[in-house]
Amino acid sequence: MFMQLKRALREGSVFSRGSIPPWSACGRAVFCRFLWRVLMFLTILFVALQLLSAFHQFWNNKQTSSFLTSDRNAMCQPKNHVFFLKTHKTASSTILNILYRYGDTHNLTFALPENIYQFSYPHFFMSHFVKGMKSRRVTEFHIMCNHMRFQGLEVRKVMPLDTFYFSILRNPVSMMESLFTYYKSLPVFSNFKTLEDFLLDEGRSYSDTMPDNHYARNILTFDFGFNNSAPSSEAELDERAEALISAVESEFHLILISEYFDESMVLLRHALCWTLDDVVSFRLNSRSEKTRKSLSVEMTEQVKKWNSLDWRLYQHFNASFWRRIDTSLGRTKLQEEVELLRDRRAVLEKTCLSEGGAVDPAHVLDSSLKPFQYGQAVIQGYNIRPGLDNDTHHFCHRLIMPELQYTGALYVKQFPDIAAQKDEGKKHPTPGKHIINAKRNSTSAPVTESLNSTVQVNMPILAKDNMDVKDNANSAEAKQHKT
Ligand SMILES: Nc1ncnc2c1ncn2[C@@H]1O[C@H](COP(=O)(O)OS(=O)(=O)O)[C@@H](OP(=O)(O)O)[C@H]1O
Repeated sequence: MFMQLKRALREGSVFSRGSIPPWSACGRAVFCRFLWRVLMFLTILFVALQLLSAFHQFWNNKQTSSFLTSDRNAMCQPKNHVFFLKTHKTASSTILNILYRYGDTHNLTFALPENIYQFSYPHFFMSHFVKGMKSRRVTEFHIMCNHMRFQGLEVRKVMPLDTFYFSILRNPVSMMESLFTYYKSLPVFSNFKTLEDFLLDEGRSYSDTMPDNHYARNILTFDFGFNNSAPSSEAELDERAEALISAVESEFHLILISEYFDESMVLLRHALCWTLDDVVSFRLNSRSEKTRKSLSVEMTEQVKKWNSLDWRLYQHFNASFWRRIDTSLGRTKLQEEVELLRDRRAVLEKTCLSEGGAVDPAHVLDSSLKPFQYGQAVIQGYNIRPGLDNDTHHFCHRLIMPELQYTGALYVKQFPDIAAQKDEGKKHPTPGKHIINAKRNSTSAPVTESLNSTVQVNMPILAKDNMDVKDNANSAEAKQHKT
């Protein structure tokens, strides 16, 4: 029968000439016509199945191995103009590292602070705080991500119109515990042995005029550029929280949640049209378990009340975070990508890290990779596995580089001539010009030790928090910034 059909097909030329249809070979039998149709149907089915299987294979690859390199949605263009409001104690240093690595790899230009680490925080941000802005040395900034007190109007003078604005919030309860440990030496906290003592005092020793009081109350509200003082009534709280939330909603495209860090990274990478590999990271600026304390239910409620504006802000954006997932990716797809991200992190931990995870600063062997230590917090770091090939070593090194070191390295990359001048200046140092004041507790690594050689040579040696008026009352720089 197959022979017959073949023959019939061979005779297709006759058919194409419009004379006798092929099934005429079968003697115009109805049966042959039926067979012809069955064969056509089977052929179409076969082709369709082949196509389906090819698509399935492509999809599987996309979901597993290929995500590491090219899982980007072909329909979107990666965003290269990005603004990140680096809030305090919210996992923002981990995000900074992600942005630094992305910008570094793609040779993008960072809007870096004139004062190295922060945009003269806690002053409101001004565009001239950006290095290269006043002198117009830099014509296009791609990424801005260092600590600042947000002022949209000024940020928009620096960043291009199509910039993607995002930030991150953390539950004010765990955030307050982290803040207290880190900023314990500030006047606002220094009279209290524990956070419980501070909370039980119910603000009797607190005043809105105290220097750096924002570290102790509504710091998220403050960082977003709003008044952090406590509302005097429920009505005032409603009004101020509403104004704050609507301003953040109108200025920012995305607000992430620290408690759902991996979910946040998935959402972020979709919003930016980046790959999952672009947002993989190790946890940075993390305290060792030794300095962590849990709070009682009563104290937890007290923190929410004390930081009522932050609590409202957090509740609102936590809810809108999940609504956004539900209306975009969906929970199943989100979970799939979160798993892929975690798998990738696990692979990198095995590849890059000697101990497979973070270690206390005393155990960080390469002093140039020690994270900056402050207050009572013991901030952990990492050791790179020995024996890696050059490229892998370089990749791992960037993944674990603490904020100060990486910022310094970017300075050198972006302003090599200024760095060279500073380098020259260092050969003939002016006494007292650079303040080194990092050794504040027994686990602290001196900044001279904790910055790598390039950074040490090429930039003023300033601890992160010396730049930040917040914590170092004795630092000359701090005093300078306060005035
Ligand atoms: N990936 C990830 N997921 C969840 N939490 C994380 C992550 N990375 C860092 N962290 C925690 O964030 C805290 C440090 O925050 P910051 O880097 O914003 O601090 S800083 O203001 O820049 O000093 C610090 O919190 P504490 O350890 O409670 O102090 C870090 O542990």
